[in-house]
Amino acid sequence: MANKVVTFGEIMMRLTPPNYLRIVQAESFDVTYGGGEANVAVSLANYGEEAYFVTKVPDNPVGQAAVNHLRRYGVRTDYVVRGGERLGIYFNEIGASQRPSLVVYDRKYSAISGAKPEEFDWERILIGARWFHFTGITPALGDNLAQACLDAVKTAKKLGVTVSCDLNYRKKLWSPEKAREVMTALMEYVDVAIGNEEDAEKVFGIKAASSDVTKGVLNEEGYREVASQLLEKFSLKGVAITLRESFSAFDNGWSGLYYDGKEFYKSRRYEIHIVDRVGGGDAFAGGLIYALVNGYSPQDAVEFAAAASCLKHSIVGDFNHVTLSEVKNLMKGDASGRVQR
Ligand SMILES: O=C(O)C(=O)C[C@H](O)[C@H](O)CO
Repeated sequence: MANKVVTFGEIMMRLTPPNYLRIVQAESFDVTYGGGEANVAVSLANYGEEAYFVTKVPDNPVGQAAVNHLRRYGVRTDYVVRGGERLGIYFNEIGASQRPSLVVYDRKYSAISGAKPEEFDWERILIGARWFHFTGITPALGDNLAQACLDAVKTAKKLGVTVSCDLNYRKKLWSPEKAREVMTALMEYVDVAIGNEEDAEKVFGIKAASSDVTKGVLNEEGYREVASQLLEKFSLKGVAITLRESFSAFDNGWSGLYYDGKEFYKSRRYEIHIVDRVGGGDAFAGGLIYALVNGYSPQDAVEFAAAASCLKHSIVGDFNHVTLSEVKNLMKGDASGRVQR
């Protein structure tokens, strides 16, 4: 039976110049939609779960288009609130070679960022849910949204719903000091934290003491230290970290680490060619939630999450348009990329 999983955050219209054009050159944009928590909901819907995305969108065709887009991929939108002024937009210029990708946000005064905490009836939303997920992006949208997140996680705890949080630090939305204050209060209610070493350092000042850095990335020991400090600081049940090794635009390593307070579980390492990296962390989070809610062992959970995330890097747009069997096949070792007939 499908598990009810709820995620909460902002969905934006994503405008991407076609064919690697720069924003200043573009005469048209490809339209997709995305947002950290919406991306996770799509992953879970793709794997067959009853995934609900909670947000607020303007009561106009632009808001409806975002909702329709979620529905198209099987995400439940029953608890989406309508009203407010506008849907946030983000421009994503796809980098190539040594030119990095670029994100320009146009999200101020979006409907969700102006939502009042009392617009979300968490008792109704979370009833019967197995899992609630949010990221550090949602409380960064304003004190009202930080309060809504707090209401949600408190209700989740009351109802026995497992809570995960992807730290997802966004420097364009808030300062590290503000992030630390708000996230510290929320972490008290979190069971599973997801992030990377940059998030842990920026938000909580957590870094590996033996910061032995090879080619600009932590070694595995460093990642373990970050995971265990996070787990201990907030008495978490588990911490998952994505390990990215970007040696160059052409040589990228990708893997995951999960720590349950007793043991470290490391996934296999994938060499990835990046088509679109946006949403890679959300694909990891979606995979991890799917695996844990379905009782996978910690090792299999981190393997599933890493395989899901590896596949996302090959897909244009924020959403991870993969099936359960595609993830399972890669997880079992079929990384040939051969044509499937
Ligand atoms: O950056 C944000 O706030 C977004 O939500 C846009 C992307 O969907 C997100 O960065 C992917 O994790």
